[in-house]
Amino acid sequence: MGLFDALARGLERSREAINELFYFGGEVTEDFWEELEDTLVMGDMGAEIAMDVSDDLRDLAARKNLKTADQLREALADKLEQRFTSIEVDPFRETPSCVLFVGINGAGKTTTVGKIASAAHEAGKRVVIGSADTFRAAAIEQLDVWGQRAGVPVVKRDRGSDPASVCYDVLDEADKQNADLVLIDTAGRLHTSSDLMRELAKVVNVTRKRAEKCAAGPMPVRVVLVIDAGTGQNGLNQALEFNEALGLDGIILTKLDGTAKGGIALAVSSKLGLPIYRVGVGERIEDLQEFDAHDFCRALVGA
Ligand SMILES: Nc1nc2c(ncn2[C@@H]2O[C@H](COP(=O)(O)OP(=O)(O)OP(=O)(O)O)[C@@H](O)[C@H]2O)c(=O)[nH]1
Repeated sequence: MGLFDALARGLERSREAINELFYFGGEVTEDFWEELEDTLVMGDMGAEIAMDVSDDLRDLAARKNLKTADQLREALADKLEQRFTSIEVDPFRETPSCVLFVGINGAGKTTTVGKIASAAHEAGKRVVIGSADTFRAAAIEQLDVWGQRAGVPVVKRDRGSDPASVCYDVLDEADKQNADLVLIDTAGRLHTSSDLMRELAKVVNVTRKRAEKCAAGPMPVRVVLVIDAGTGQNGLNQALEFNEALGLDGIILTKLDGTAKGGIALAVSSKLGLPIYRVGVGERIEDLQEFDAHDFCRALVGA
């Protein structure tokens, strides 16, 4: 199964609802517009965006004399696509680059670090993984397993060590190895815990300071929030809080193969003006894909 197929299968629920709406294919009625807005809200897009998109499409339909559901389906995909923030610099392609993965517990940070490390290693990059999750012993072991699978060294310290100083050590090691890509996993934390968010802000600052002093020149540091797409609108709250505390650079959405409805991708990217760097579509090492707003919107509306 291709990656687009995996994504399309994951977004089945949203597509089914939209298919139902477009089913009759004839000229649309007033009911269509009301149901469109409801369907978009149900797809996790959030009420405000759903209303905007629906109004926009209605204006376009009037201007361009689009009357049938089929004509509107393609136009809807376009309208959704336009709302995504595009990637200016891909931190996983840029060299050198350091990325800190943050997010709530179980979002898929460690798995995503493993997947990205593996792809980058296969592409011939010198990759170093760091574990700044010093809270859970199992998390350090889990990252180690991913590092072995990916064939990439993992820098780790004992449970209970200061996560900021671990990041310093990770950069020391990356500097020594002249690494192209440094991936740092952090401990899962609730966006509502101000103490934990402050700790994370320190981790980011220390990492940035050390990265500036790399022997080969300053290494850019990016902070990427990993969100489980199945958390729906709560994902938007997570993004708002993490962004406020840390200043995020972009998003990775995981578990789009599951019961996710997908609209959260649009809500976060559009509301926060953040690009989606990758999407997770399964648990295996190869189940990660680059985010393509065009394909995503077509998978979402079945255009
Ligand atoms: N189906 C599916 N499962 C995923 C995906 N990404 C991660 N998972 C699963 O989600 C669960 C949690 O993933 P982890 O990578 O451990 O999450 P984490 O954010 O590191 O968790 P903490 O260390 O507790 O903060 C694991 O069972 C993963 O296999 C995905 O894209 N699709």
